Amino acid sequence: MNADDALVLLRISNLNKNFGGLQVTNNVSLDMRAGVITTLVGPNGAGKTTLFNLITGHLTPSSGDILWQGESIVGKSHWQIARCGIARSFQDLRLFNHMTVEENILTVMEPASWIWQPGGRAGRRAREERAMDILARTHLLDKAKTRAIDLAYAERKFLSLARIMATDAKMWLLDEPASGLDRGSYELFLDLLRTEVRHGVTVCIIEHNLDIVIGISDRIAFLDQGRLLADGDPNTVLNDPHLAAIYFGEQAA
Ligand SMILES: Nc1ncnc2c1ncn2[C@@H]1O[C@H](COP(=O)(O)OP(=O)(O)OP(=O)(O)O)[C@@H](O)[C@H]1O
Repeated sequence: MNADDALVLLRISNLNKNFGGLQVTNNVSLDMRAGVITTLVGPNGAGKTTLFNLITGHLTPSSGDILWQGESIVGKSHWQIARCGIARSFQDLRLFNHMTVEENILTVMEPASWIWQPGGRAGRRAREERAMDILARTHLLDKAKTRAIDLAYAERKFLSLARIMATDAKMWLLDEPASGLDRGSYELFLDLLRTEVRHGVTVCIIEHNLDIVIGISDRIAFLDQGRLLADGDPNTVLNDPHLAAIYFGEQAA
């Protein structure tokens, strides 16, 4: 293993996924390196969500491999992959709407959050303190006792991030995490993401809004019709006229 390989957390290797006769992932190879924010960009139906589903074990590849820290995770269930340290957010957020913000966090720390589990009362107290720390970092401290359903839209987005933070995942897969945020919330979100990345989190984002893509990305992976057409620094990828034409639908791939 050379020095570059040592930085690769997740390696996608010659990955294919077919649904019947439809090939939605076509020989994709992509490395995600520690401490880097990679954005998946591409027109509708390019295969971005499918790639997330393949990484998280919600779908099984037709062929190819996905290595997490050098070990194949293909064939593992989605909860086994989550336990490896890969967490995911969804566009529809999937919060526990009728639980409080604090409960939404503590539930993610299951199974160890129950009083009769190892650690007992002291363990529970430590988890509550950690939950409060996460809520402070996600600007939700004063909402700890508010039910998720009663939060504003941006607060719900921050809660979905807080839940990922509570899992201690090393890799975050985020599906349009900044869409619909007002400018102030977007700046807070960006600060939060940059801080977490500085502390060692690796992030992959699906995003359509090019302003957000430019603001967030260290690296862009451009997909079209299941194929990875480019993987590189944002300026190079976004200034490629061929990719721009595909993205804006002016020509076929
Ligand atoms: N379960 C499935 N069965 C059959 N086809 C599927 C299935 N899931 C996805 N597809 C097809 O795979 C292709 C890629 O879909 P995917 O949702 O991954 O694209 P995407 O890039 O995330 O698109 P969008 O930006 O619109 O969300 C599409 O043609 C879609 O219709």
